[in-house]
Parts: sequence; structure tokens; C-alpha cells
Amino acid sequence: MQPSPQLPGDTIAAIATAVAAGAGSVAIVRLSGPAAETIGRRLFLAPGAQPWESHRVLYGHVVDPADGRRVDEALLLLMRAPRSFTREDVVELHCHGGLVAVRGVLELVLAAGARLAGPGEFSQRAFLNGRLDLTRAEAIAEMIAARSRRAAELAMAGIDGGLQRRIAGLRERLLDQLAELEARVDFEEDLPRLDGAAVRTELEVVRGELERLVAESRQGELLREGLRVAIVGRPNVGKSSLLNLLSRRERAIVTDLPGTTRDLLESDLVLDGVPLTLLDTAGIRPTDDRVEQLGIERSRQALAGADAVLLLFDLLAGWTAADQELRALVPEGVPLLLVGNKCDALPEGAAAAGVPSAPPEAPLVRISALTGAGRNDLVAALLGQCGASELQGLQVALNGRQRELAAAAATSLERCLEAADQGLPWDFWTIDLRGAIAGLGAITGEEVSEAVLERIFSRFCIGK
Ligand SMILES: Nc1nc2c(c(=O)[nH]1)N(C=O)[C@@H](CNc1ccc(C(=O)N[C@@H](CCC(=O)O)C(=O)O)cc1)CN2
Ligand SMILES: Nc1nc2c(ncn2[C@@H]2O[C@H](COP(=O)(O)OP(=O)(O)OP(=O)(O)O)[C@@H](O)[C@H]2O)c(=O)[nH]1
Ligand SMILES: [Mg+2]
Repeated sequence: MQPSPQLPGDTIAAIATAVAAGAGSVAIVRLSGPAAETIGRRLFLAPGAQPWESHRVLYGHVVDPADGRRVDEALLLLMRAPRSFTREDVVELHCHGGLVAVRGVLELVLAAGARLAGPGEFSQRAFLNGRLDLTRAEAIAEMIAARSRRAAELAMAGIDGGLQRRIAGLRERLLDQLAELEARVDFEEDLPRLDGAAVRTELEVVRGELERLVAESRQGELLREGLRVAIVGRPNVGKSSLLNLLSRRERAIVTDLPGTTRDLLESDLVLDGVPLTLLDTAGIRPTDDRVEQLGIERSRQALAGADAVLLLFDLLAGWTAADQELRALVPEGVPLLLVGNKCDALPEGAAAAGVPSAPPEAPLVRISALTGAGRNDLVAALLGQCGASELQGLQVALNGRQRELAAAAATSLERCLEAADQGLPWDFWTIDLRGAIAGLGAITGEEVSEAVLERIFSRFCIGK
């Protein structure tokens, strides 16, 4: 079913709970719009004299109005405008969680006059009706997508308005300065002399704050998107053993035969709050085996596309020319860690052959994937290499859209300050100042086009 284009005033409906997993114990069909209550009353039979009051739950059955057949036993929650998530009339049907059952209820709701909601359309209505600003709406989508507790905490701070307040505060300060400047443009002679230095200082401060937000956004990106980390190395060095150690389960097959892993294997995990997709790869070596060749080709692709690389080698064999060749395959600028494995098998105090004490351009950690020795050092070094070790104090973090706008606003302020330095008249300052103000308004949604809104909300899931 394709959602039709948005008509203001129509009533939308969707399954609000997860549909991919198949069966949950309860699933919710959500309706929003002026016909929500009417449709609810047509499809829902509440026994006895239960009153249809806002914010009260009714017990009863969803029935097919065509033949009176009971489709599901359910609860109905009515939230009348404006005390609802969308500020429209909202009805929720809390049904049994089987996908077939809940789809049956949704179909009845659509047949009774509701339209299937597009992705993010409930949140879009909440935004358009002034219940949420854009940063809060985006934080809700982030909460749903969060893959670690730390990511969820950051999203919750956004839902609470942490980012909105920061940005709105900066925008207010710029608006104050703009008002001062514009008054001078219009009524120069009637007003006291403007203190150009004070305006300048204020703009400097705001620009500095924006630049800090832009710099910190990288950390938030790590939390939201996670890292793809490829474990690569020659056959038999212990790559699959390391994947198993970090995943804390027997995810990959481990044997003493070189060439055990033939295909890419992914494992999702969280290390110190950072969501991570770990890739176990086929050991790279020259081979005539057709299947192994294909696997090695995938290893090379994983290496080329990773956010970070763990290059594993065997401490017993030492750092070899073949390891050095693999080192050369790691693309420039990708965080890299050299991981010497099997330290448990190295005789006490023995130095591994050929292992440089301070390998060029990449830190080295020694571990045993067998005993787990060095695991914590490895995690700390990996997160450190990726710039993910300072996440604790993170309160707000711009997403990609917000970062672009903030960076552009900082650049506008920069130009504004240049105009000031050159002693240009006030009205030269105000052009760029207005640009910066508009950019910050676009972050919170105060000044944003319909096309941009459509693009943002279309990335949300259906029913949100
Ligand atoms: N069943 C259910 N659970 C849910 C939601 C929902 O829509 N339905 N939510 C949906 O995201 C989240 C909770 N967020 C919500 C935010 C605001 C309002 C709301 O009705 N706000 C009104 C009235 C507040 C009041 O009565 O004082 C408002 O702010 O005007 C409801 C849920 C998560 N859990
Ligand atoms: N002593 C010792 N043996 C290890 C360690 N890690 C792995 N091994 C052994 O080394 C052998 C190869 O381990 P794997 O994890 O399968 O190695 P791999 O790099 O995935 O190998 P391929 O998939 O063939 O490329 C197995 O016999 C492991 O038990 C370690 O830290 N210490
Ligand atoms: Mg393997």
C-alpha cells in the first residue's frame, strides 16, 4: 500500500509497534485526525456502560462492521485534541501482537475511512502542530534507532530539549545583536552610539560555541551510527577467536586449519557504550582454492570499507613480510591497530621475532584471544584510535543535517566579523548575521521549507 500525499485534516493510521519481528505480545494500531474517534466507535465494542472519555482505557473487542464478527479482543485508548502526541484526536487500539491479527485490525481501520500514514507522519503532525521542535522529533527517531544505552541516553537528552535550548539560546543572542544593528541602520542619529566592540565580542562567542558543537558532533555520530571494524590478517592468526572473544559467544568457527573462515561474518556488539559491527574475514594469502579466493576478495572489500581495522598477527611467528604487505592495504587515514595475538603461548619474557617495539604509525597491543588477556587494552586502544573515548560527558550532539547548518552559520558569522574588521557600515554586517540566524532556525525548524521537512520525516519509520 502506498500512502497518498498528505491532506491536512485527514485521519491517518498505522501499526505503531514493531512489525519486523513478527510476534510481540501486544501490538498497537494508532489513528490520528478528526475522524479517529468516529472510526474507533464504529470498530470497537465496549461492553457495559464504559464512558468514552479522553485518557481512559476501554476494554472490548474490535469487530468487523460488515458482519459483526469479532476480530480481536483489545483495549482502546482515546486521547482527544489537543492532549495527544499529535495534538489531534488520537485513538490507539491495543491488540494481540501477532502480525496477521494486527494487520487485520489495520485493514478495518483503513476501510472505515483512515488513510495509511507515511513514514514519520505522526511526528510530522506533532511538529506542525507545535508539540515538538525539529531537534526533538529527530531525537525521537534516534531513540528508536539507538543501538546502545549511551546512544539512547543521548537521544533522551534531545527529546528533553537539550539541543533545542542550546540552539535557540544562540539564535536569541544573534537576534538581539541584529535588532541593535538594524535600529542603527534605520535611526542612526536618534540612538546612542553603538558599541561595535561589544557586538563583535558577542558574535565571537556565538561562533565559538557553534564551532565547538560542530567539533563534538563526531562523537555523537559514533554513538548513533556505530563503527564497522574489520579484523584482518593472515590465515590462522586467531581472527575468528578474537571475534568470539569480543562477542562473548561462539559466533565463528575456529579450527587449527588455516583457511577456516571462507566468508564475511558480522557480529553486532557494544563496547564501552559504542555500538560496533565487527567483521571477521577470511585470512589473506595466495591460494589456488576458488572458494577461498572469493572469500579473500571479500576480506579486501571489508578492509577497504571499514571505519577501523584490527590487523591481527601471530606473536609466535612474529611480524612478517606478509603482515607488512597487509599493512600496506589499509587505506590512508583509517584508524588502525596492530594486534599481536597468542601472547599466552610466548615463553615468559620472550620478545616476538621481528615485532617492532614501536611499529610505525599504528599502536600495537598484545593479546591472547584464547585466554582473554589484553582484551581491555585492545578495546581502549581501538576506541581511542577512533576518537570514541570521550563520550561520557556528551550532553548534546548534532546530527549530519544539523552539523551542516551549524557550520554554515559559523561561517556566516566569520564573514560578519570580517565586515566589522574592515569597518564596513552596519548594513554590511546584517546580511550575514541574518544568514546565521536563519541557519539556526532551520536546525530547530523555525525556518525550514516543506521540502526539507518531507525529507527529514520520510526517513522515520512507519507508525512513528
Ligand atoms: N501507547 C503509547 N505509548 C507511547 C507513545 C504513544 O503515542 N502511545 N509515545 C509516543 O511517542 C511515547 C510517549 N510520548 C508521548 C508524548 C506525548 C503524549 C501526549 O499525549 N502529550 C500531550 C498530552 C500531555 C498531557 O496529557 O498532559 C501534550 O503534550 O499535549 C503522549 C505520549 C512512548 N510511548
Ligand atoms: N595459543 C593460542 N592459540 C590461539 C589463540 N587464538 C587463536 N588460537 C588458535 O589458533 C588457531 C586458529 O584460530 P582461528 O581463530 O580459527 O584463526 P583465524 O585467523 O580465524 O583463521 P582463518 O579463518 O583460517 O583465517 C586455532 O587453533 C585457535 O585455537 C591464542 O590467543 N593463543
Ligand atoms: Mg577464521
